[in-house]
Amino acid sequence: MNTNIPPSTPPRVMLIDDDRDVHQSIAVLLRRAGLDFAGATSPDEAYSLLELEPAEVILLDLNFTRGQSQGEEGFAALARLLDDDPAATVVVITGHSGVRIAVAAMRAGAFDFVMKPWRNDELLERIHAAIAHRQRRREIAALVQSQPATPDTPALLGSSAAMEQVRQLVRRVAPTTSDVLVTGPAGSGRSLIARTIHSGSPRANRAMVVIEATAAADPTDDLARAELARAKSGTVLLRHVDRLDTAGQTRLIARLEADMRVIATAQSAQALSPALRARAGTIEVAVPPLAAREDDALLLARHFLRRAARQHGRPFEGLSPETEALLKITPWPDEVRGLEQAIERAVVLGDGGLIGPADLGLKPERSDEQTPAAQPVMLNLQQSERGLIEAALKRNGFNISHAAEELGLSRAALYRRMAKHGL
Ligand SMILES: Nc1ncnc2c1ncn2[C@@H]1O[C@H](COP(=O)(O)OP(=O)(O)OP(=O)(O)O)[C@@H](O)[C@H]1O
Repeated sequence: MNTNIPPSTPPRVMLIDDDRDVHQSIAVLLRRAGLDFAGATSPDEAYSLLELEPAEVILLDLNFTRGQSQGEEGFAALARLLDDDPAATVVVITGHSGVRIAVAAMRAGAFDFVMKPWRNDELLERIHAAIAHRQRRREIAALVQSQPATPDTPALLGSSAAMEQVRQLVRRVAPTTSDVLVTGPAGSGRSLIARTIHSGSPRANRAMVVIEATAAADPTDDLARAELARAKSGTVLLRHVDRLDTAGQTRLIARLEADMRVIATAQSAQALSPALRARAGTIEVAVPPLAAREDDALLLARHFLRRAARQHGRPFEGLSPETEALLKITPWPDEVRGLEQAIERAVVLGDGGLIGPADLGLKPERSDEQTPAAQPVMLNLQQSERGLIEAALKRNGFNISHAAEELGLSRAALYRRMAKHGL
C-alpha cells in the first residue's frame, strides 16, 4: 500500500460513502477548508484509489446496502483498511442512534466517529484532529525508525472469496518467521504476496533480498552469493525455485542460513524435492488463477486503468460495458500481469475514450460459436518478450538491475535483449 504522503500538498481526505449527495456537500466543505477531497462510492473503489494515492484521513460510512444499519460492510472495510495500512486514520460515520456501533468501531481501530446528521464545524474539527494525529504518528515513527522503511508494497487487491482466503492466510503467517512457499501460475501475484508477507513481518524494517533461485544456486554467481549473504538473519525471496533440478535445489539448500526466513515462489509444490520442501515449504500460500476469483479481473482492470491513466497523464473514460462483460470470462495468459499490460497498452495507445474489447485484444462475444466466447489475441513471442521487458523496465524506473531481477535475467542478458528489441 502506498503510504508516502508528500509533505507540501494539502492534506487529503477520502470519503467512502455510496451517497453522491453526501460526496458533493463534503467535497465543498473540505475544499473551502483548504483540504484535498477524494471520493469513493464503495470500499473496493477506495482500496484502488488509496493504492494510487494515500489519504491522511478516511471518512467511512458504515452502511452501504439500503436497509442495513448494523454496519457489517463498514466493519469489514474498516478491518481491510487497517490491514492494508495499520496507520490508516479512519473516522466512521454512523446513524444518529449508533452509539453502540460507534464504540464498536473505535474498539476495532477507528480513530473517531461522527454521527449523522453532523454539523459542518464539528465534522471539520474531527477531521483536523485526525490529520494532526496522523502527522504526529508519522513523526514518532520517523524518530523511532533509524533504518529506512521497506519500500511501499502495492496493495493486494481483489474481493473474491478466494482472495479473501489468501489475505487471511497472509495476515496469519506474516507476523511469524515461518518459511513460506507461494505457489500459483506465473504472473498471478506470487511475488506481490511474498512482499506483503515480508512487510507485515517483524523483519520489515530490513529490506527483503530478492533473488532468482537459479542464480542463488549457481556456484559461479558471486553476485548472488553476496546478495544471499545480506539476507542472513533477514528474509530472502527466492523466485521460481521450481526452475531448479534436484541437484540445483540441493545446492540452494546448502546456501541457506538457518536463521534466514525463506519465502519462495513456484508454480506448484510438486516440483520441489522433499528436502527443499522441508526447508522452504513449511506453509504454502496457494494463489488462485484469475479464473477462480469471481469478478476480481474487472476490479483489477479498473484499478490498472486508473493507475495507467494517472501515470501516463492520459484522460480515461473507462471500460465499455462489452469490455466489462468480456473481462469477467476471459482467461488471461500471464494472469494478472497479462491483464495489467493489456490495460496499460490500451491506455497508452488509445485515444482516451471508452476502452473497447479490441483495445485489449479481446474478440467480441459471438453467440453462434461453440468455442469459448472470448480469447485474448495471443501476441507472438517476440512481441510478448518486448512487452515484458518494457513493462519491467518501467515498473522499476528503468533500473536495469531491478528489472533484470524481476525478469529472472542477468544484467548482461537483459541488455542483450533490450538491444535486440531496440529498447
Ligand atoms: N491482487 C493483486 N492486486 C494488485 N496488483 C496485483 C495483484 N496480483 C498481481 N498484481 C500485479 O501483477 C503483476 C504481476 O504480479 P507478480 O510479479 O507478483 O506475479 P508473479 O506470480 O510473481 O509472477 P512471476 O513469478 O511470473 O514474475 C505485478 O505488477 C503485481 O503488482
